[in-house]
Amino acid sequence: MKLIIVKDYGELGKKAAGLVADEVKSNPKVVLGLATGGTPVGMYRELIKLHQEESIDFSQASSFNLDEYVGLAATHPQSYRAYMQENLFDHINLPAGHTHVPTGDAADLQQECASYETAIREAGGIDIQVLGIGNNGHIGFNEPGSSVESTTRVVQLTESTIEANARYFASIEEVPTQAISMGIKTILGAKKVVLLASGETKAEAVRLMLEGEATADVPASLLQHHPDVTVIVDEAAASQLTVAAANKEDKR
Ligand SMILES: O=P(O)(O)OC[C@H]1O[C@](O)(CO)[C@@H](O)[C@@H]1O
Repeated sequence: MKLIIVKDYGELGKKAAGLVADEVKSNPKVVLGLATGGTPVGMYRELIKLHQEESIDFSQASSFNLDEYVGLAATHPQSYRAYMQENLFDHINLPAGHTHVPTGDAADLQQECASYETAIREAGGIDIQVLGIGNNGHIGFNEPGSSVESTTRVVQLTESTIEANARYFASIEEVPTQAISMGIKTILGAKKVVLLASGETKAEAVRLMLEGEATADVPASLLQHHPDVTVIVDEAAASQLTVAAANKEDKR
C-alpha cells in the first residue's frame, strides 16, 4: 500500500481531491466509489472548488456510495443520500441519475443489496473507491469479523460505531443499528482504492491496517490484498506508525 502523510485535515482534503480529479480528467466516464462520514467532507469541498474554478466535468461520470442506514428514507436529514446531496451532488454536474446510494428503506432489503451489486457490475466496476476508516478499523460498514468474501448486504453496527455516529443524531437511540454496506469483496473489486484518515483517534486503526497482519478483525487491513491502494493520512493519524517514529528520530 502506498502511504502519503500530509500535515493536517486541510491538506488531506486537497491531496485526495487532486487524486480523484485526475481520475475524472483522464477518464470522463469514471465510476467513483464514494464514502460518507466526517473525513471526506474536506475532499468534497475541494472537488466542488475544482469543478467551479477549473471546470472539472462530472457530466459523464457516475458514482456508487459505500453504504446507507437501514430504515432511513433518502429524505431523512441523517441519511447518507442526504449527506451526499448536501456535501457534493448538489454542487457539481454529476447527473442525478448517475448517482447511486443504497435505498435504506427498501421494502425488500435482500433484493436491494443484490441489485446494488448488479448495478456496480453493469457500470463496469468501480474505478476509484474512496474510503474512510472507523476507529475499530471498519471500512464502509464492514465491522470487525467481516468476511473477505462479503458483498453488499445488511450488516449489524457495533456499539462503538453507533457511539461514534451518535454525534450526527439528536440522541444515541436514534442511530440506526443496521446498514446496507458494500462488502469487502465489493471494495477489493475496485480498480483503485484511496483511504483517508485524520486525527489521533484513527492512529491505532491506521497502524493496524498498515503494519499489522491482514485479518478480518481489522477490516481495513484486508486492503493489503489489493494491488493499488493509496492511504492518505494526516500527521495525527500517522502518529503510531513506525515510519512516523523514524521521521521523528531523523529530525532530532
Ligand atoms: O470519517 P468518520 O466520520 O470518522 O467515519 C469513519 C467511517 O465511519 C463511517 O462513517 C461509518 O461509521 C464510514 O462511512 C467512515 O468511513
